Amino acid sequence: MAKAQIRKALSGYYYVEKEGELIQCRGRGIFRNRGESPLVGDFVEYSYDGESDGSIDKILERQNELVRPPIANVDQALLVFSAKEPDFNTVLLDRFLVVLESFQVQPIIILTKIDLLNDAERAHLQTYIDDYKEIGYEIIETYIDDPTLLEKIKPFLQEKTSVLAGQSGVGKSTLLNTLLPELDLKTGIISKSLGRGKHTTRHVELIEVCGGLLADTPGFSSFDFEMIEKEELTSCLPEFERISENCKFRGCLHIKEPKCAVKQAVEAGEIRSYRYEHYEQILQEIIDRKPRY
Ligand SMILES: Nc1nc2c(ncn2[C@@H]2O[C@H](COP(=O)(O)OP(=O)(O)OP(=O)(O)O)[C@@H](O)[C@H]2O)c(=O)[nH]1
Ligand SMILES: [Zn+2]
Repeated sequence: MAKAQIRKALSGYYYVEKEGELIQCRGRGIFRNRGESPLVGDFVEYSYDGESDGSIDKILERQNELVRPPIANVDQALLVFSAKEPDFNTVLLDRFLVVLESFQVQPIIILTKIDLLNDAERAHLQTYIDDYKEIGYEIIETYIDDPTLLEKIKPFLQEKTSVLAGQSGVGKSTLLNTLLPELDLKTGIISKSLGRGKHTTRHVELIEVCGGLLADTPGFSSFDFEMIEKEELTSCLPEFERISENCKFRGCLHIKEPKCAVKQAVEAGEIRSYRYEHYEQILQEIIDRKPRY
Protein backbone atom coordinates (compact mmCIF):
# COMPACT_ATOMS: atom_id res chain seq x y z
CA MET A 1 0.00 0.00 0.00
CA ALA A 2 1.39 3.38 -0.98
CA LYS A 3 0.42 6.91 0.00
CA ALA A 4 -0.23 9.68 -2.48
CA GLN A 5 -2.42 12.69 -3.19
CA ILE A 6 -5.36 12.75 -5.58
CA ARG A 7 -4.67 15.51 -8.07
CA LYS A 8 -7.53 15.07 -10.48
CA ALA A 9 -11.01 13.55 -10.71
CA LEU A 10 -12.61 12.79 -14.04
CA SER A 11 -15.46 10.52 -15.15
CA GLY A 12 -15.43 8.40 -12.03
CA TYR A 13 -11.65 7.97 -11.98
CA TYR A 14 -9.19 9.48 -9.55
CA TYR A 15 -5.64 10.30 -10.48
CA VAL A 16 -2.96 10.09 -7.82
CA GLU A 17 0.43 11.67 -8.27
CA LYS A 18 3.56 9.54 -8.08
CA GLU A 19 6.93 10.97 -9.01
CA GLY A 20 5.44 13.42 -11.45
CA GLU A 21 3.14 10.88 -13.12
CA LEU A 22 -0.62 10.54 -12.64
CA ILE A 23 -1.87 7.02 -11.95
CA GLN A 24 -5.46 6.28 -12.85
CA CYS A 25 -7.36 4.73 -9.96
CA ARG A 26 -10.87 3.59 -9.20
CA GLY A 27 -12.52 4.45 -5.92
CA ARG A 28 -13.67 1.33 -4.14
CA GLY A 29 -17.29 0.42 -3.51
CA ILE A 30 -16.73 0.71 0.22
CA PHE A 31 -16.65 4.49 0.00
CA ARG A 32 -20.04 4.63 -1.64
CA ASN A 33 -21.50 2.32 0.98
CA ARG A 34 -20.21 4.58 3.72
CA GLY A 35 -21.50 7.67 1.97
CA GLU A 36 -18.04 9.18 1.62
CA SER A 37 -16.19 9.80 -1.56
CA PRO A 38 -12.59 10.65 -2.32
CA LEU A 39 -11.90 14.28 -3.21
CA VAL A 40 -9.21 15.94 -5.23
CA GLY A 41 -6.59 17.00 -2.68
CA ASP A 42 -7.13 13.94 -0.51
CA PHE A 43 -4.13 12.06 0.73
CA VAL A 44 -4.93 8.41 0.23
CA GLU A 45 -3.58 4.91 0.49
CA TYR A 46 -3.79 3.21 -2.85
CA SER A 47 -2.71 -0.02 -4.49
CA TYR A 48 -1.40 -0.33 -8.00
CA ASP A 49 0.13 -3.33 -9.72
CA GLY A 50 1.64 -1.36 -12.57
CA GLU A 51 -0.75 -2.76 -15.18
CA SER A 52 -4.47 -2.34 -14.56
CA ASP A 53 -6.08 0.67 -12.84
CA GLY A 54 -5.00 1.35 -9.31
CA SER A 55 -7.49 1.48 -6.49
CA ILE A 56 -8.01 3.98 -3.70
CA ASP A 57 -8.21 2.01 -0.47
CA LYS A 58 -8.29 4.57 2.28
CA ILE A 59 -8.80 8.31 2.62
CA LEU A 60 -6.50 9.88 5.21
CA GLU A 61 -7.79 12.51 7.59
CA ARG A 62 -8.69 15.82 5.95
CA GLN A 63 -7.54 19.25 7.07
CA ASN A 64 -10.68 20.73 5.50
CA GLU A 65 -13.11 20.08 2.70
CA LEU A 66 -14.61 22.54 0.25
CA VAL A 67 -17.83 22.10 -1.66
CA ARG A 68 -17.18 24.52 -4.53
CA PRO A 69 -14.85 23.35 -5.96
CA PRO A 70 -14.90 19.92 -4.31
CA ILE A 71 -11.35 19.83 -2.96
CA ALA A 72 -9.83 18.68 0.32
CA ASN A 73 -6.81 19.99 2.21
CA VAL A 74 -6.85 23.55 0.88
CA ASP A 75 -4.44 25.93 2.63
CA GLN A 76 -5.37 29.24 1.10
CA ALA A 77 -7.49 31.15 -1.36
CA LEU A 78 -6.30 33.84 -3.70
CA LEU A 79 -9.26 36.12 -3.14
CA VAL A 80 -9.54 38.30 -6.21
CA PHE A 81 -11.20 41.71 -5.94
CA SER A 82 -11.08 44.44 -8.55
CA ALA A 83 -10.44 48.06 -7.65
CA LYS A 84 -13.08 49.00 -10.24
CA GLU A 85 -15.49 47.32 -12.68
CA PRO A 86 -16.87 45.87 -10.46
CA ASP A 87 -16.08 48.45 -7.78
CA PHE A 88 -14.18 47.45 -4.67
CA ASN A 89 -16.71 46.65 -2.00
CA THR A 90 -15.91 45.93 1.65
CA VAL A 91 -19.31 44.32 2.33
CA LEU A 92 -18.57 41.63 -0.20
CA LEU A 93 -14.91 41.41 0.81
CA ASP A 94 -15.80 40.81 4.46
CA ARG A 95 -18.36 38.19 3.50
CA PHE A 96 -15.75 36.31 1.49
CA LEU A 97 -13.15 36.66 4.24
CA VAL A 98 -15.54 35.30 6.86
CA VAL A 99 -16.43 32.30 4.73
CA LEU A 100 -12.78 31.53 4.00
CA GLU A 101 -11.83 31.84 7.66
CA SER A 102 -14.68 29.51 8.60
CA PHE A 103 -13.19 26.84 6.36
CA GLN A 104 -9.75 27.58 7.81
CA VAL A 105 -8.55 28.65 4.40
CA GLN A 106 -6.05 31.52 4.60
CA PRO A 107 -7.10 34.44 2.36
CA ILE A 108 -4.55 36.25 0.20
CA ILE A 109 -6.28 39.32 -1.25
CA ILE A 110 -5.42 40.15 -4.85
CA LEU A 111 -6.54 43.60 -5.96
CA THR A 112 -6.80 43.79 -9.73
CA LYS A 113 -7.46 46.66 -12.16
CA ILE A 114 -5.48 49.24 -10.17
CA ASP A 115 -4.77 50.79 -13.59
CA LEU A 116 -8.42 51.94 -13.83
CA LEU A 117 -8.20 54.28 -10.82
CA ASN A 118 -7.51 58.00 -10.84
CA ASP A 119 -5.39 59.54 -8.09
CA ALA A 120 -8.28 60.32 -5.75
CA GLU A 121 -9.73 56.84 -6.13
CA ARG A 122 -6.30 55.35 -5.60
CA ALA A 123 -5.88 57.29 -2.35
CA HIS A 124 -9.31 56.22 -1.16
CA LEU A 125 -8.59 52.58 -1.88
CA GLN A 126 -5.30 52.90 0.00
CA THR A 127 -7.13 53.60 3.26
CA TYR A 128 -8.86 50.22 2.94
CA ILE A 129 -5.64 48.50 1.97
CA ASP A 130 -4.05 49.90 5.14
CA ASP A 131 -7.01 48.71 7.24
CA TYR A 132 -6.89 45.15 5.97
CA LYS A 133 -3.12 44.96 6.23
CA GLU A 134 -3.39 46.09 9.82
CA ILE A 135 -5.86 43.27 10.51
CA GLY A 136 -3.15 40.96 9.20
CA TYR A 137 -4.22 40.18 5.66
CA GLU A 138 -1.77 39.95 2.79
CA ILE A 139 -2.71 42.16 -0.15
CA ILE A 140 -1.19 42.00 -3.61
CA GLU A 141 -2.00 44.84 -5.99
CA THR A 142 -1.94 44.30 -9.72
CA TYR A 143 -2.96 45.88 -13.01
CA ILE A 144 -3.45 45.03 -16.65
CA ASP A 145 -0.52 43.08 -18.15
CA ASP A 146 1.44 43.39 -14.90
CA PRO A 147 4.87 41.88 -15.70
CA THR A 148 5.70 41.50 -12.00
CA LEU A 149 2.55 39.55 -11.10
CA LEU A 150 4.13 36.10 -11.06
CA GLU A 151 7.01 37.38 -8.98
CA LYS A 152 4.59 38.92 -6.47
CA ILE A 153 2.37 35.85 -6.14
CA LYS A 154 5.02 33.15 -6.27
CA PRO A 155 6.15 33.37 -2.61
CA PHE A 156 2.57 32.79 -1.52
CA LEU A 157 1.99 29.76 -3.72
CA GLN A 158 5.10 27.87 -2.67
CA GLU A 159 4.35 24.67 -0.76
CA LYS A 160 0.68 25.58 -0.45
CA THR A 161 -2.52 24.26 -1.98
CA SER A 162 -4.54 27.22 -3.23
CA VAL A 163 -7.84 27.98 -4.89
CA LEU A 164 -8.99 31.16 -6.59
CA ALA A 165 -12.13 32.91 -5.41
CA GLY A 166 -13.94 36.14 -6.21
CA GLN A 167 -17.05 37.49 -7.87
CA SER A 168 -17.65 37.55 -11.60
CA GLY A 169 -15.58 39.88 -13.76
CA VAL A 170 -12.80 40.66 -11.27
CA GLY A 171 -10.09 38.95 -13.30
CA LYS A 172 -9.90 35.38 -12.00
CA SER A 173 -9.55 33.80 -15.44
CA THR A 174 -6.99 36.40 -16.44
CA LEU A 175 -4.98 35.53 -13.33
CA LEU A 176 -5.36 31.80 -13.84
CA ASN A 177 -4.06 32.18 -17.37
CA THR A 178 -1.02 34.08 -16.13
CA LEU A 179 -0.31 31.42 -13.53
CA LEU A 180 -1.13 28.45 -15.74
CA PRO A 181 -0.38 29.47 -19.33
CA GLU A 182 -0.60 25.87 -20.53
CA LEU A 183 -4.19 25.81 -19.31
CA ASP A 184 -4.99 28.78 -21.53
CA LEU A 185 -3.78 26.81 -24.50
CA LYS A 186 -5.92 23.83 -23.58
CA THR A 187 -9.08 25.79 -22.86
CA GLY A 188 -8.53 27.80 -26.02
CA ILE A 189 -8.55 24.65 -28.13
CA ILE A 190 -11.53 23.17 -26.32
CA SER A 191 -13.64 26.27 -26.62
CA LYS A 192 -12.80 26.64 -30.28
CA SER A 193 -13.49 23.08 -31.33
CA LEU A 194 -16.65 22.70 -29.28
CA GLY A 195 -17.80 26.26 -29.64
CA ARG A 196 -18.61 26.44 -25.94
CA GLY A 197 -17.65 28.66 -23.03
CA LYS A 198 -14.28 28.12 -21.48
CA HIS A 199 -15.34 26.40 -18.30
CA THR A 200 -18.14 24.15 -19.50
CA THR A 201 -16.10 21.00 -20.06
CA ARG A 202 -13.86 21.36 -17.04
CA HIS A 203 -13.14 18.90 -14.31
CA VAL A 204 -11.34 19.65 -11.05
CA GLU A 205 -7.61 19.42 -11.02
CA LEU A 206 -4.75 20.57 -8.80
CA ILE A 207 -1.91 21.79 -10.96
CA GLU A 208 1.68 22.36 -9.88
CA VAL A 209 2.63 26.00 -10.13
CA CYS A 210 5.41 28.01 -8.48
CA GLY A 211 6.26 25.11 -6.18
CA GLY A 212 2.69 24.71 -4.92
CA LEU A 213 -0.66 23.42 -6.14
CA LEU A 214 -3.43 25.53 -7.60
CA ALA A 215 -6.99 24.41 -8.38
CA ASP A 216 -7.85 25.07 -12.01
CA THR A 217 -11.47 25.91 -11.13
CA PRO A 218 -12.41 29.01 -9.13
CA GLY A 219 -14.59 28.41 -6.12
CA PHE A 220 -16.49 29.71 -3.12
CA SER A 221 -19.37 32.07 -3.12
CA SER A 222 -19.66 34.66 -0.41
CA PHE A 223 -22.97 33.19 0.64
CA ASP A 224 -21.82 29.97 2.22
CA PHE A 225 -22.61 30.94 5.80
CA GLU A 226 -24.65 27.79 6.36
CA MET A 227 -21.79 26.12 8.16
CA ILE A 228 -21.09 28.93 10.64
CA GLU A 229 -22.69 29.00 14.11
CA LYS A 230 -23.19 32.40 15.72
CA GLU A 231 -20.66 31.61 18.47
CA GLU A 232 -18.03 30.88 15.82
CA LEU A 233 -18.38 34.12 13.91
CA THR A 234 -15.94 36.05 16.12
CA SER A 235 -13.16 33.67 15.17
CA CYS A 236 -13.74 34.51 11.49
CA LEU A 237 -12.69 38.16 11.98
CA PRO A 238 -9.08 38.10 13.22
CA GLU A 239 -9.08 41.46 15.03
CA PHE A 240 -12.39 40.56 16.75
CA GLU A 241 -10.91 37.25 17.80
CA ARG A 242 -7.86 38.94 19.34
CA ILE A 243 -9.76 41.65 21.17
CA SER A 244 -12.67 39.45 22.33
CA GLU A 245 -10.34 37.72 24.78
CA ASN A 246 -10.99 40.73 26.97
CA CYS A 247 -14.79 40.58 26.76
CA LYS A 248 -16.27 40.02 30.20
CA PHE A 249 -18.56 37.19 29.12
CA ARG A 250 -17.41 33.97 27.54
CA GLY A 251 -19.30 33.52 24.30
CA CYS A 252 -19.90 37.28 24.06
CA LEU A 253 -21.54 38.10 20.72
CA HIS A 254 -20.55 41.78 21.07
CA ILE A 255 -24.09 43.10 20.68
CA LYS A 256 -25.72 44.00 23.99
CA GLU A 257 -23.42 42.37 26.52
CA PRO A 258 -21.89 44.70 29.14
CA LYS A 259 -18.12 45.20 29.28
CA CYS A 260 -17.65 44.02 25.72
CA ALA A 261 -14.06 44.66 24.61
CA VAL A 262 -15.03 44.53 20.94
CA LYS A 263 -17.61 47.32 21.28
CA GLN A 264 -15.10 49.36 23.25
CA ALA A 265 -12.53 48.83 20.50
CA VAL A 266 -15.04 50.00 17.88
CA GLU A 267 -15.68 53.16 19.90
CA ALA A 268 -11.95 53.74 20.35
CA GLY A 269 -11.42 53.33 16.59
CA GLU A 270 -9.25 50.24 16.99
CA ILE A 271 -11.80 48.16 15.12
CA ARG A 272 -13.17 49.81 11.99
CA SER A 273 -16.87 50.59 12.32
CA TYR A 274 -17.62 49.15 8.86
CA ARG A 275 -16.12 45.84 9.93
CA TYR A 276 -18.40 45.88 12.98
CA GLU A 277 -21.45 46.68 10.84
CA HIS A 278 -20.65 43.78 8.54
CA TYR A 279 -20.19 41.52 11.55
CA GLU A 280 -23.63 42.57 12.83
CA GLN A 281 -25.24 41.91 9.45
CA ILE A 282 -23.72 38.45 9.10
CA LEU A 283 -24.57 37.58 12.70
CA GLN A 284 -28.19 38.55 12.07
CA GLU A 285 -28.30 36.36 8.97
CA ILE A 286 -27.00 33.43 10.97
CA ILE A 287 -29.56 34.06 13.72
CA ASP A 288 -32.39 34.35 11.16
CA ARG A 289 -31.31 31.24 9.30
CA LYS A 290 -33.82 28.45 9.16
CA PRO A 291 -32.82 25.38 11.14
CA ARG A 292 -30.92 22.92 9.01
CA TYR A 293 -33.08 19.91 9.80
N1 LIG B 1 -7.97 47.15 -16.83
C1 LIG B 1 -7.85 45.93 -16.35
N2 LIG B 1 -8.65 44.95 -16.81
C2 LIG B 1 -8.52 43.70 -16.32
C3 LIG B 1 -7.55 43.38 -15.32
N3 LIG B 1 -7.67 42.06 -15.01
C4 LIG B 1 -8.67 41.58 -15.79
N4 LIG B 1 -9.19 42.54 -16.58
C5 LIG B 1 -10.31 42.45 -17.55
O1 LIG B 1 -11.51 42.25 -16.81
C6 LIG B 1 -12.42 41.41 -17.56
C7 LIG B 1 -12.89 40.26 -16.70
O2 LIG B 1 -11.77 39.41 -16.44
P1 LIG B 1 -11.91 37.83 -16.23
O3 LIG B 1 -10.54 37.32 -15.99
O4 LIG B 1 -12.71 37.22 -17.31
O5 LIG B 1 -12.78 37.82 -14.88
P2 LIG B 1 -13.34 36.55 -14.07
O6 LIG B 1 -13.18 36.86 -12.64
O7 LIG B 1 -12.69 35.29 -14.55
O8 LIG B 1 -14.86 36.56 -14.46
P3 LIG B 1 -15.90 35.31 -14.47
O9 LIG B 1 -15.39 34.33 -15.48
O10 LIG B 1 -17.19 35.95 -14.85
O11 LIG B 1 -15.93 34.77 -13.08
C8 LIG B 1 -11.66 40.99 -18.80
O12 LIG B 1 -12.08 41.84 -19.85
C9 LIG B 1 -10.21 41.25 -18.46
O13 LIG B 1 -9.42 41.55 -19.59
C10 LIG B 1 -6.71 44.45 -14.84
O14 LIG B 1 -5.85 44.29 -13.95
N5 LIG B 1 -6.92 45.69 -15.40
ZN1 LIG C 1 -17.77 41.17 23.25
